[in-house]
Amino acid sequence: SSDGSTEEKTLAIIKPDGLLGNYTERIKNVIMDSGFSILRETITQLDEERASTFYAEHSSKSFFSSLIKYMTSGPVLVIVLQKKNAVADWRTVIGPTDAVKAKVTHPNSIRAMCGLDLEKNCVHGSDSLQSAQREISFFFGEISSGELVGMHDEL
Ligand SMILES: Nc1ncnc2c1ncn2[C@@H]1O[C@@H]2COP(=O)(O)O[C@H]2[C@H]1O
Repeated sequence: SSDGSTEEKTLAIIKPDGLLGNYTERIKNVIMDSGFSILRETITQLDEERASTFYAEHSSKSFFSSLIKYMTSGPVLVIVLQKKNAVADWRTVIGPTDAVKAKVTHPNSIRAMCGLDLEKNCVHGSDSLQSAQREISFFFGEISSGELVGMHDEL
């Protein structure tokens, strides 16, 4: 866990509905306005195997097959964010999992802006520092601690 005083990295994903709905620019504006640095980004199309590995912790849930179908329905934009307290702060910025509830309780959150429902919630955020490290290596391998390469892969 974090006391908010050290630099952290976290993984953001703009999910297929977010990318297709042209929310990328608006989401990046929120990222910048909230004080995050973008360390890496890449667009990728997940296949069933990679999506299932990424979401392995949900494999026994009733919504798993639907989640995998959703996350493989189109390309996703995967972003490594850095700032102090990045993991918790990014989850605050994106809002609650259920975008329908987010529109009521967190109207300024990203999921309120572009999410549709409990499943199609537009964006991902790592739920802990440990998850962030696993998820970042899943997409990018190891990133050296001092690295800040900017937006070279931008759409
Ligand atoms: N009860 C649910 N029904 C359908 N999809 C869900 C449910 N709970 C979580 N999800 C989806 O599973 C995803 C797990 O990662 P996220 O929290 O980023 O976003 C979640 C939703 O997209």
